[in-house]
Amino acid sequence: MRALSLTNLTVAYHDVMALRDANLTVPAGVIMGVVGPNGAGKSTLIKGALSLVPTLSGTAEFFGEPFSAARHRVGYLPQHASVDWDYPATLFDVALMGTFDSRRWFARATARDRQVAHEALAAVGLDALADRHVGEVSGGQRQRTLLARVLAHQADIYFMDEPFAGVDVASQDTITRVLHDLRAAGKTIVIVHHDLATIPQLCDEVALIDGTVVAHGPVDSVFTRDLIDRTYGLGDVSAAC
Ligand SMILES: Nc1ncnc2c1ncn2[C@@H]1O[C@H](COP(=O)(O)OP(=O)(O)OP(=O)(O)O)[C@@H](O)[C@H]1O
Repeated sequence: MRALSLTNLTVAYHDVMALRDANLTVPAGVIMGVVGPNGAGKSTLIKGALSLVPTLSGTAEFFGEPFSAARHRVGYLPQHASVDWDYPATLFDVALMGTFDSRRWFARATARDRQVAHEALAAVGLDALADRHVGEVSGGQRQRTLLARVLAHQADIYFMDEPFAGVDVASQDTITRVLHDLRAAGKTIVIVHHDLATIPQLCDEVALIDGTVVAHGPVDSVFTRDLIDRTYGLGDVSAAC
């Protein structure tokens, strides 16, 4: 079963061609790492798939359906979450937001929603801080709070744009465990990731991006020196790590 199929996805920002004719399939139940140099179009690929930016052409299907029909099955952790950390909200409030979807965002949270939010915070090791104000926690704890928010959405496919950015080793371990637990539960994860050294232990599949999808597939066959060098325009992959 395919969790995601992108066909000839093309995105431009005014006169900047950010992604051209991207073709990508992601099987259900895998962790796919999306890698490539800065400005390669990794975030754009996700935003185009999720209809967050206008596409010039192409299609995106989630479990065989367009995004409009599959929206409730899709979770998204953006690269730069637009959160006002001075807002008077607790970690629990942020996690609870993840339980809302576009069909009933106006409805009151149910007891089940509250349980899901607590479970999501527990999964990232933050339930003990559930009542703490978001402005009073560290950057790594904020990142894990945002991860809890997307977990609370209880999606079938998660898109995470650099979830490891700016977090310490302990938080990295927590996030890695969360990703592997999601996969064990049959979920699909598409993760933009810059640390090439950790791709083999973190991911099952990889997509190499450089203005388009250069190659994608199982790590063993696609994450090769030759293809990585070609993607990064390098003679030596160690320079990209
Ligand atoms: N809102 C925007 N307006 C104009 N150009 C943009 C916009 N967002 C991205 N771009 C351009 O589109 C191209 C792809 O950007 P994108 O953010 O998708 O790359 P990326 O691979 O995610 O980069 P990074 O690794 O630095 O996060 C870049 O040339 C970037 O400058």
